[in-house]
Amino acid sequence: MGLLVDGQWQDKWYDTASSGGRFEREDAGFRNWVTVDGSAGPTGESGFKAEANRYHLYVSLACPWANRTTIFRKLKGLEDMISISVVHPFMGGKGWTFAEEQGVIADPLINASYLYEVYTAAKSDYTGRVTVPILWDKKTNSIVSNESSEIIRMFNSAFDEVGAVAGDFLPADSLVEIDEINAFVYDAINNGVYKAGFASTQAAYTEAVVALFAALDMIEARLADQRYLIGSTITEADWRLFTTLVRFDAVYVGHFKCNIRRIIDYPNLWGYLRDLYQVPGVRDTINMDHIKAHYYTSHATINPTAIVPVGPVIDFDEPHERAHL
Ligand SMILES: N[C@@H](CCC(=O)N[C@@H](CS)C(=O)NCC(=O)O)C(=O)O
Repeated sequence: MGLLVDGQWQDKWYDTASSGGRFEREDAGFRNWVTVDGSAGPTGESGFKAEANRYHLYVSLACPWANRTTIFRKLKGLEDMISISVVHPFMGGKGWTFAEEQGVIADPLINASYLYEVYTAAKSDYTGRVTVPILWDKKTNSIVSNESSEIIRMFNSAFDEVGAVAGDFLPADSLVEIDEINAFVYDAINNGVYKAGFASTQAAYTEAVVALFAALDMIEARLADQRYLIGSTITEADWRLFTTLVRFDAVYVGHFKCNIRRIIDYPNLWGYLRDLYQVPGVRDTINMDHIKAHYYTSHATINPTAIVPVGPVIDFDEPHERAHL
């Protein structure tokens, strides 16, 4: 675990001392957008036109943020036009690597051994954390974006005219509602598990875990009479919640001490999680071995023995029984 400072790697754990034991997430550094015609998107520079075989995605199969992008790449049929590399699940002193392991896909572009080389290849004096996912442009040899929430919005529609599968997870008439629920889910749940897990004081942990379960309780109630977060169709908001839920019982309950309840203890959330998992293609983006190995071996301050638990047994294929909603 570390970061780049002026293009040099430094091995440092998150600094929570300056924020009362609270984990504070840094903003992503590359914020350009792939667009239909190459014009600039909401942020960043122009010049990134949607074209088949131009872009490459770097992900970790463990990471819930990267998992958003692999789900959209899968559901939008982009696998043949956006190539992919997968890092090793262990994130140690030099950060993410491409060490050989089942499921790892080496970097074909700059032949990097460490993911930070991808950042310095794009910007030799880069300062910031070296995170996945990264969307790389093979034409200009630069990083388009390392912000998952924006990469999935590009995948949702920018490639539609160059052969993506039809389907819109961001219907215009639900956009305001999707943004609202995303903000709530991001703060209390997606990032909430990290705030609980990386807290370094009792007060910071308790604050995060109580807020996390209050939010899960609210979502549980919301899902009692509707199949998805926004009514009866799957939207981006569901995929953003899904990647945290699917890791929850296997990792966040134990490793991050998010253990007031498990997802399987919530009838609606548990059925909803299975419903989303059973959408064709989605299961192919889930690798429980990488998920468990990453969290339990990479955070030495939280799990110094690096022992990966064998359980729990979770049957995501159990019928979800939510189709009537
Ligand atoms: N804002 C980023 C966050 C991505 C992120 O934090 N990824 C984690 C893996 S789950 C990472 O690579 N962390 C490395 C680090 O913080 O040094 C996004 O959503 O794309």
